[in-house]
Amino acid sequence: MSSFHQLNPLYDLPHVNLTTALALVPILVILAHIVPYFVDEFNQRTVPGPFLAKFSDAWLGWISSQGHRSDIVHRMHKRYGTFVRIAPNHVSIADPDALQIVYAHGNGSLKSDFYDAFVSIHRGLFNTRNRVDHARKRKIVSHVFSQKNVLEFEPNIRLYVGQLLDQWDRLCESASKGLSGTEGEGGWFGQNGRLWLDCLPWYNYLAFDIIGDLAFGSPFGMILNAKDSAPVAVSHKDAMQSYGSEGDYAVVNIPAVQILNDRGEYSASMGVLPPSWRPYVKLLPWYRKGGIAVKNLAGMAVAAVAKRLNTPTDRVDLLSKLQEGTDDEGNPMGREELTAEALTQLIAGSDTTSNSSCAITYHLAHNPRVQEKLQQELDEALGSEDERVATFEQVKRLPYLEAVINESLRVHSTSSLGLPRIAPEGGLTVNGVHFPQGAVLSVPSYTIHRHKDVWGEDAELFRPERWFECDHAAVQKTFNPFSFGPRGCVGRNLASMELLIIIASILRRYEFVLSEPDKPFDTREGFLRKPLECKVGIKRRHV
Ligand code: HEM
Repeated sequence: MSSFHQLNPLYDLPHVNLTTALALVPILVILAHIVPYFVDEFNQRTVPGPFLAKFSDAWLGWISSQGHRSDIVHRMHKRYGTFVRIAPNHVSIADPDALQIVYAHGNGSLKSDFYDAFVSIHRGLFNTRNRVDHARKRKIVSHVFSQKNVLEFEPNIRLYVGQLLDQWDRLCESASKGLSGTEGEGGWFGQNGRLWLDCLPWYNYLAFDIIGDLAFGSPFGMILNAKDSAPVAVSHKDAMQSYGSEGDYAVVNIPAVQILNDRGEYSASMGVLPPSWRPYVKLLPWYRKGGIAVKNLAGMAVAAVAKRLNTPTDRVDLLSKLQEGTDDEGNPMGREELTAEALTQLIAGSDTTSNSSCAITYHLAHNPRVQEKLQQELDEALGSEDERVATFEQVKRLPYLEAVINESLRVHSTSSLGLPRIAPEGGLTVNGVHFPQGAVLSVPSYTIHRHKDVWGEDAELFRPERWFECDHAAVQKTFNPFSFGPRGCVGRNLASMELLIIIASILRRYEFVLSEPDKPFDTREGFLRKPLECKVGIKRRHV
């Protein structure tokens, strides 16, 4: 025996041939799924749910990639009850009381590793999981979104709403002459005295121009160009390959709305898979496309923040407020952190607003009675003022407008899925069931927004009047479009102001009908539940 063999302890192990090793693989895989089920570290074995979900994350991974996660989890709750096991370590809880227990301030739960799939460049406020790091960022960012600061952004919002009205007025005029337009303009045409178009792309342009202006320091010009296009920085190497430019990085234009959709679906279906699977899953073609979207979105923020830092300005916007912000030690955000935060705001503040505006328009077009009642309220409140775009002051306290917006956010909550949180030290007890530290729990907004005990027997229907009838305390506790607690939406003040101004200005000026009233409102869900289109017939009102 050679000296090497004498020194190598592995040499004495029994010889395992390749066939035996291959035969062992499925056995090990099965054991890896069955053993945790019986060990039941997180007290979930007795929780009912789909068979595959008890043993593998593949069930949730599969339904997430299919684009209808909230609808399917809702069906599971109807079948199995309040608690449903949707993954080996993830229990979905359809109980409004559980919101307080899982998400409220002071309960100590943290975001799960689902959120790691949303990281690019640097962790931003949304995907920072560490409590101390999050508290530090949140302190800086929440100041930026105080009601006082947000009021300073009103002119920016009104500017782009005005641009949208200009465009729709122009199209109404052209439609009346029997002309038609391009897909980028919502595929419009004129018929029966109306302008017919898909309003979704226009709401996307509006939301991206507003947030582009506020978070990146300049609008993308999507409304004026009627085009989904935004500048993105690509590395010198990539740019040289595809575009032949020079410099540290090059700036090219990309379809940002499309890329944001790809990125949301990619991250939401990647995030439900165990972290150890993710590097391999990334190699699959569908996921590879999502990976490119993540990179491109990051490039948009790199381009915008670099431009701002290279050309100082006295503009007042989210970026300038972020630059001014400091933590407890008086330190401002560094360039990378600033870039990640601007990107977070673009992602969090764009299609959330456009999906919601589109859903509100759909429900109003679908319910002419509600639309008329809202228009009466708007006519009274806005009177005969020449100003086409409503001011926040005029619309901030209109009860029916508020009920319409809230009812739309209830029925079509763009954040519908249960946001996963990890039970802290000591665990959490919901409805008498104890989940130990480390258990992943979530409360799906989609399902609790349809809870009949709170919303009434007709909870599936869009009916704004319920906001004047339902038990106020129960509604307050259950209505969850912005989530709440330490990880609730930091941009809520801005989002609410945007929705009030957009919907009031548009509904006062135009009347809407659906092009196919019997067709359901089609959606696809990644992290957000997004409308796929909303084809409407528009007519100018008297104003
Ligand atoms: C109708 C519009 C909006 C809706 C429905 C909405 C909803 C939400 C929800 C549900 C969350 C919690 C997400 C989670 O825990 O995973 C969230 C977080 C967040 N939102 Fe919004 N949002 C909207 C608009 C905005 C706007 C306009 C901005 C900023 C420009 C914004 C910035 C953020 C940020 C930064 C977070 C992360 C907060 C943290 O983790 O501390 N959102 N939003």
